[in-house]
Order: sequence, then structure tokens, then C-alpha cells
Amino acid sequence: MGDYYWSMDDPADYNWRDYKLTEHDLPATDIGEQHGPLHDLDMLLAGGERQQRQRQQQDNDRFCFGGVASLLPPAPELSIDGYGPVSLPLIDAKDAHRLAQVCQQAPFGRGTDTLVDTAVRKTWQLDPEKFLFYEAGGHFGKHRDTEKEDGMFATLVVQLPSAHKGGELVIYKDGQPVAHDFGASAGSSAGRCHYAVHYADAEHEVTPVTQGYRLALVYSVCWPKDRPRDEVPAQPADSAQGEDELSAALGTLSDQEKHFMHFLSHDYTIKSVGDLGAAALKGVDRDRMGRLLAANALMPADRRYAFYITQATRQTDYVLNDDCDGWEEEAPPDVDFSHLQVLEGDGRITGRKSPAGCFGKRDVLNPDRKSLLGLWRGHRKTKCQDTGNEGPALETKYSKSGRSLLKEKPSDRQLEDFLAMLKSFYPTKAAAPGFYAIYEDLRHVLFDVIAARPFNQRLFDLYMDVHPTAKLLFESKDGWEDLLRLLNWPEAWQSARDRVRVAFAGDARLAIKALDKSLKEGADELIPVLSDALVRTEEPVKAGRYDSFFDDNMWKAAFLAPDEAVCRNIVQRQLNTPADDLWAMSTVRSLERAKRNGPEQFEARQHIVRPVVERCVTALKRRRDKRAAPMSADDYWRFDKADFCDNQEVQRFLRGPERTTRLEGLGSITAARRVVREIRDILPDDVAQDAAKFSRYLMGFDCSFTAEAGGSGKDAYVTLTKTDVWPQKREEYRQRDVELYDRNVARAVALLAEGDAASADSGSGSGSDDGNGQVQKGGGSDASATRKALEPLQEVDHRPTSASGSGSGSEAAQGGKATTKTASESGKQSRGEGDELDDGPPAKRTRTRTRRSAA
Ligand SMILES: O=C(O)CCC(=O)C(=O)O
Ligand SMILES: [Fe+2]
Repeated sequence: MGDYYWSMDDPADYNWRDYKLTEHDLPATDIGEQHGPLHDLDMLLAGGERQQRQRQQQDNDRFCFGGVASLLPPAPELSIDGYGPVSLPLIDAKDAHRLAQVCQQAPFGRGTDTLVDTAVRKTWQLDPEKFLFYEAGGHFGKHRDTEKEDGMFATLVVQLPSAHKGGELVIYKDGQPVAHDFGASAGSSAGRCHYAVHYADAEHEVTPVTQGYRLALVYSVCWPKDRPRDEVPAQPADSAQGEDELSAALGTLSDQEKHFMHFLSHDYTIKSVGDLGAAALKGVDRDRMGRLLAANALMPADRRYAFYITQATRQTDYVLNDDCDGWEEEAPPDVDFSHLQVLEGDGRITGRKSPAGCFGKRDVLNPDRKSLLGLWRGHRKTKCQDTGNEGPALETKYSKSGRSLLKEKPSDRQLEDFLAMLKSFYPTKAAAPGFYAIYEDLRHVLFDVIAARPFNQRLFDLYMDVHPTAKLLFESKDGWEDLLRLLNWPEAWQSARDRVRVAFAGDARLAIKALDKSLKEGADELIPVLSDALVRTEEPVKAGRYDSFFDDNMWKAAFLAPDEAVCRNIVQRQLNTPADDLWAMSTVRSLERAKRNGPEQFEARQHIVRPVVERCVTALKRRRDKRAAPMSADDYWRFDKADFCDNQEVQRFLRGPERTTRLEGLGSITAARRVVREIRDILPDDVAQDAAKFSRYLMGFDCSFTAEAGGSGKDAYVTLTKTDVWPQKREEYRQRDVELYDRNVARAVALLAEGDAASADSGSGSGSDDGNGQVQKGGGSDASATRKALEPLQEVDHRPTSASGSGSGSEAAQGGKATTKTASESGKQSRGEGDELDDGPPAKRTRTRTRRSAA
């Protein structure tokens, strides 16, 4: 069976309405408190018993008002496209007929639908919602106006000079009608324009026009677009004394840890509260919000309340009673809060939270002394549902805006205990991933709690103890936000600074990321602390690679940080780092980028950086000279990196100084030929003779030689002869390395050259700098991106750097080896210490080696 929705005021008559629906009310005396601080607050907000009636009247007056539109001409000129000039008031039936023809039947909204139903609304309209034309029988049933535009809060109706009967605009305030007859009783409606203004959320109707024609213009009244969000009017000076009393009552409630709520008089759309915050409040709600905020602000921070606005819904389900003559509550009403918005003491919406709990009938601030149903009076929706077997059921639903004042303030002692407990439970992400997330949230909430009270060193220390790592400070969900808030809290920052430094000193990568973010977001206080932390960090060499993201950002900070000390710190750090050729090249490249991105900043600090650049030059030159040293004739035939471990005898020969050898004792010529075949399978003879064509193989094995079977029977042997294809190739690479080191030395020198805009290497190696953006995007953790950015280094870094000076081949050769060998062969590849031909990433090998030699 389908659902039928209608409003109680829907004129359509359904037989379910013949049954009696009795809603249980509670008198005002059962709501809130009849004495004590909450009651005092009621009285103070209501302005005392005596003033209450007067206030009520004022509020009624502001709730809606109207009269003669004396600023408008008595006979406004009105002309309508397709009709022509309209002479006002409209009297002639023929004119009316013509006018109706250029208009449309006005629709109305229900939920998200726009409907036309003359039983609900019967009027002609032009230019949607602006010009209305009522004939006899025209009317508009009870409704509230939708917010047609952002910031709309009221409706202005201007009735043009009209000669008609009926057609009053009746506005309901708490169910009581306030009628506007637009001058009918005063006899001025035909001769003047009249107006009426009402809040858009106020329920209103237009009674049927019984005679003549009524013409009206309808306007939406909106807050100005540039009005500050959350604006609540300052309270007039004469209420200051009331504020003290209010504040005292609030304070007492606060000490009792009392949370309470207050039903707003007006209704608000979720959107308007979301858009405007406290500034959406109207009339009496606005006054009271202003007074409560002012009183709240008078209290010390730890006693203050937080303010929320919530959409409250109260739903009751009814079933037919046993006598089938009325509806009976099936269960107690269900009260629900949703769309909660936090308005803080200063009225700022800072986030969304869930209500701490529901409120009992005693937790209601009820300055207007309303009964339960009086409080809930608002949008009531009734829905009748035929549930089949169980018969029809009726549901009523009220929704209402409420303001709640929640106090979430445990005592300092309780908090300290809690923090100590939390500390003992401090989880690691790996150990308790689920708990960690809760923990992160808790930490964030705790920050709010602690920040909301006067600074308490003990409490704050405990709070800081609970999250000691840079990861939590920086990478947790709200870590960064909390860190920034810490900066604006002088006492806290004073004592947190050292902890922050220590935390980041344990994680160079995070320190760099945080430094970068601080620069971008102007968190200036954080920059020196992070740069101090950086000096104490270890070089983040992961998997043997320099991290160009790290280096780039570090140097960027060195030049861009407002304080020169940051640059000095970084230089100090780099001077403490072991220097080798890879370090030098990475440094040079990062400095080049920094120089390119900010030539002036670079120049201003290049004198500070000079020692680092000089150190790079020294390291590069040292490496260059080692590589440039010519090889002795003896060493020329030592293929000391030869990789032929499937046959140890062959490998021993290759690594030794002899040019040729014989493998003997093979037993038969067949066996000798088999050995040759096996060798040629691995390294074909023609490969050993043709470097250009087969360098991929050569590089894989780091040798070149031929094999030939000879002799017969027991004397059969295999002759191995080294060819100079490999050593020549090796020589070529040595030469290239020297050139590369030379180029890098030149780049380093060019860095400090006067008036040179970092273009020294724009033609050669810097092409790969384009990979920079990619590296940053990958957060420096993407190995392939990092490798890409390191490409110019790899021209060198996989090559031998041992004192012996023998080479192992190019990057291409490494790749070739990997694809040529089987997995098991690769497995056998790893060598002892000192051998540079392990399977690790190229940079690692060299890195390991240089580290050792540096030590
Ligand atoms: O005709 C009027 O006075 C008011 C019409 C109205 O309530 C509306 O257009 O929403
Ligand atoms: Fe309306």
C-alpha cells in the first residue's frame, strides 16, 4: 500500500481525520526547572515576569508588520508585456480576463515538488513569484515560504491599489493569527499601495477573495551578501547588568555540569544555518543568542559553554484504539537531533559534532513558559499509512530548530587521569590500526578541551606526552591543524617548542615535509624549530638512494625561509653528512634547482652555502682523479669483476692476469666440446669478438673471451682466450666517467659564479630535472620517480669506484644482465664485501662502498 502525505491543514478531507487524535501535552511547569539557576536563566532571558508581556508584544510586532506603503505613489504605473498599461485598481471583468490570459496558474512547493492544485493555491502569477493576481475564489492555503534565494529570511508583499473583498494575509505566530487586510478596514486599499512583511518561516495564508480583484507584488528579503557570517548584534549597554546576572546563572549551571537546550522561536533551514551560522538567527532568537554569548564570554574559559544549533525532530506513531474511534500512541515519542552545527562562544561554526546525548524535559531552557506541544509547535507533518494486516497507522512528525548548550567540561583532575591512561595505551599504527584512528580523533578532541580552559602546565605536559612523535604531530588526521593552533597559543607553544623539535629530529623526511608546508602556509614560528630539528637528523638514504625530493625541499627551505638561520642550519647539517660523489651530485642538482627557482634568494645566501659547494667540488674531483688514473698493463687483462660463477675455474682464470688458459682432465673430446657448448650458450664467441653488437652481453658478464675444444681422448682440453673487446669497453666507460665528473665539477663551480642564472648545465644533465615535479608529487617515496630524477647520477653511480679502477659497465649492461640471467643465476650473484657487483640498486652499491671508505 502506498503512503499518503499531507499536512494537517491540507483542505482535502480524508476519513482518517474523522478519528480523534489526542496529542499528549505537558504543562510549562513540567518543562525545565521551576527554581534554581536554569529557572533564573529563564527569567532573565524573558526579562522578568513583568516585562515579559511587553517583550511578547515587541516580538509580535517584529515578527510581522505592515501598513500603507507611503513611499510608493498612490497610482503606480504598471505595464505588462502582452497586456499593456494596467489601470489600478482593476475593476473591469474584460480587463481581468485579458490579464488572466497572460498569466499562469501559480504553483506551490511541497517537499521538493512544485505542484499546481487550485484547492491549495488559486491565483494567477506572472514572472514567477513576483506578480500575483487574485480573482474571486483566489486564495493560498497555509504555508511557509521557501528560501528562494541564499540569505532570504523574510517576504515582503506589496498589494497594489485593489478593489476587492477578502484576500487577507494571515500570519500565524505560535498558532495565533495576525491578519493584514492591506487597508481594507481603513478604506484605503483601492487608493494606495499597502505592504506586509513577515519572516519566511512563519506560517501564513491568503484568505479567499470573495469579490473584485487583488493585485500584489511579492519580494524575497535577503541578508546583504557581504554581511559577515555569524554576526550577532552587540547587546545594548543597558542590558549589561542583566549580563552579569545571566553570567552568574550560567556559571552556576556550568559548575553543575548541566547541559541544556532551548527551542528557537523561528524556524531555520539547514542551509541558512550552514551558510550564515549565528547570523541566520532572527528576532527574539537573535536577541537571546546575543545575550547568552555575551554572558558566556564574561566567564573564565573553563566554565564556558559551547553552543550548537540542531534540527530536532519529534516523531510519534499512532494506531487506532480498540474502540476504533481514535488514534492511540503506539510508543512514547522519539526525539532525534540531526544536522548539528557548532557555534562556539564567539559564534563561529567550527565543525560538526554529534549531540552528547538527548535532553530530558528538565534540561530545557523555557523562557516563554511554553507547554511541551507549545515548544514543539512548528512544522508538523502527519502521514497515514495503511500497513495491511495491522491496519492503518498514523505518524506525526514535528521538526524544530533548537539551540543546545552543552558543557563538555570534565575537571582538570579527571582530564589528567584520562591523559595518563591514554599515554599508557599509546598504540602504534601497526599494532592497533583501528584503535590508532580513534586515538587520533581523541587527541584532536582533547586539544579542543584543553585549549578551552586556562593554561595548565601539568595538563598540557601530559597532553604533549601522549603524542610524542613527528608522525602524530604532522601526519595524523588533524595533527597539522592542531600544530598550527599551538603556535597561536603563546604559553603552550613556549613549552611545546622543544618537544616539537625533538620529535622532528627523529624524522628528517617529516621535518622536511613540515618545513615545506610551513613555508607554504606561512607558519613562521615553526620554521626555525624545524630547521633546528633538521640539523640533528640522519640523511634519509632509503634503499641506498639519495632522495631528491628531500634534498630539493631542504635546499628550497634554506633559501626561502625568512630567517637566514635556517640556511645556516641546513649547511651545518650537510657539512656533517659524509660526502661522496653521489652526495655531491645530488646536492649540486638540488642547489641548481633552488637557484633556478629563486635566483635572487640564492644569491643572497650563496655565501652561506659556499662551503657545501666547495665540499661537493672536492668530493667530485677526488672521485674523478681516481677514475682518471690509467690502468697498469697487468691490470688490463684482469677482468676482476668477471661474472662466470657457473664455472669457478673459468671465473678464476678471467679474474687473473693470464690472457689464455687450458681446461684439462675433461676425459674425452666429447666432454670438452660439451664444456665449450655450455660456455658458448652463456657467452657466445661472436659476442666476445664484437663489442658494438653485443655489449649488452659483455656488460652482463664483465668479460670477453673465446673457448675452443682441442686434443683427443683423455688429453682433450678446452682453450680459453681473453679478447680485448671487454677491456676496451671498460676503458671507454672510464673515460666517460671522468668527463661526467668534470661536468659536475663545472656545474658546482658555476653555482657560485657571479651573475650566472643557473644555466650552466641547462644543455646536458638538467633535462632530467623535468622529473622533479613528478618526484614531489610522489612525496619522494616513489622509487621509480626518485630513480628518474636521479638519472644523471646513474650514468656514474653503478660504475666501479674502487681504487683498482676496473670498471663494470653501463646501466644498459646492468639491465641486460637482469634480463638475460635466470633467477637462480642472479641468486648466485651476490658477492663478498668489497665486490661491487651485487644485485642491489646501482646507487646503493656505490653508496655502501663510499661509506666504508669514508669511515
Ligand atoms: O498574496 C499574498 O499576499 C501573499 C502570497 C504568498 O504568500 C506567497 O506568494 O508566498
Ligand atoms: Fe507565502
